[in-house]
Amino acid sequence: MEFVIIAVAVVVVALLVGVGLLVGRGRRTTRLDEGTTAPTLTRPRPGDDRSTTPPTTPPTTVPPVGTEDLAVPPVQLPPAEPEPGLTFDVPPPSAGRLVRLRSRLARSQSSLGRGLLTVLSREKLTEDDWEEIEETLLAADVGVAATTQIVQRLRTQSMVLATGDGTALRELLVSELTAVLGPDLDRSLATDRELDRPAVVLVVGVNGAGKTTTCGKIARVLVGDGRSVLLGAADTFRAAAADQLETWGERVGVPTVRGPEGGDPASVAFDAVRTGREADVDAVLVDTAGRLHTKLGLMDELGKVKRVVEKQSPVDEVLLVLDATTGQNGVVQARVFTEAVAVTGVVLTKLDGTAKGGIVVSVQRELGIPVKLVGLGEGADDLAPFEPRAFAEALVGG
Ligand SMILES: Nc1nc2c(ncn2[C@@H]2O[C@H](COP(=O)(O)OP(=O)(O)OP(=O)(O)O)[C@@H](O)[C@H]2O)c(=O)[nH]1
Repeated sequence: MEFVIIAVAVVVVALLVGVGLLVGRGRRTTRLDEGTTAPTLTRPRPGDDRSTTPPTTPPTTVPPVGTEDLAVPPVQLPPAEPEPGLTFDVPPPSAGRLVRLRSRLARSQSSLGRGLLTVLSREKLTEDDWEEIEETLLAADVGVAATTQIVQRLRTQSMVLATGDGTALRELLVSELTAVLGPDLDRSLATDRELDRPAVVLVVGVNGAGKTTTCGKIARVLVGDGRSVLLGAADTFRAAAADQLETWGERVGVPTVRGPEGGDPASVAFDAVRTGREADVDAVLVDTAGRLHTKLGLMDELGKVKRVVEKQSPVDEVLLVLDATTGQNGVVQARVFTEAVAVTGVVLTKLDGTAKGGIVVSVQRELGIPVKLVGLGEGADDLAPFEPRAFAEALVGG
């Protein structure tokens, strides 16, 4: 009898120590950025070539998807401290980024904003001038319905205004553009931790849209805002994609859960969310493989990734990453993705590389899904929360 009691006591103590270690490890990972005063990271490490060197943290091996099989072995989180001689990046806060990055919209600004202002400031606007305004808006991918609305309102307002004054016309244009950008839409990112679990964000889109980059940039935004993050590399098609994501994470001390190349993406996503729960992080960001919206099998697979994750946690945000340079095709993609996984927000990337900034308007109007973030460059912090008024001002310039 005595022996049994001792054995039970030993098991209980071992369990408590185990749980303590896990929680402690999680807590440490949640505050990786704390106390870092050095401004930038000294990465890559000397001699580190990611294409040939395996990641410092051994990849997490994930069992084949077994949605039923919830008892997968615990995942090892990477060390909480940067390696000797390294410091983590300290990303700037996200607030006000759109204003700081406004010059990146130069191409849209010169073709859309300046084009419209030039015509509007003509002394007496003729029918040809109004047609020119209409064409400018359509060429910038604003879409037919929004173009009609803007032109009608500009006609009325400019008559009321009856002035060639540049400042007044600029203000008129900014407010009409803001109006079609949906200033009242809720653009908050659901990345706040719930009482008992992390926020879960799924990032989806076609190949090359900028999903992995966006995941990395969002992780930086969250770390910059003082949150703890875990990344899930559910793009198992390309090992390079998981490496890329891991590198983004490493720069700000965020761990990545990954699986074997060619493994089941749903399994990796599931494992990432489970690890995030165990480690008490604020948010888990899951990157998925690029897929053509026309490939039914791949769209089904995406639906499965979401369903499997939902076995253990609601998915709070499904972000569709759209490449702004693909124009109206983005709207078609968005429709199909929304049917597969109920998209809650759009990230419009590569707005720095297009003159068609008006795509923001058509995506939102045709889908009723808010653009929440915009990508304005390849730099690590070139992702900005979307703000209609600041965007309209950046387009008009001046
Ligand atoms: N100029 C610019 N380039 C961007 C932006 N966002 C992403 N990119 C670039 O787009 C390219 C593709 O980005 P990825 O993040 O690898 O795209 P992905 O969607 O994960 O690609 P797949 O995994 O192949 O589907 C990279 O060269 C990025 O640097 C942006 O806002 N502006």
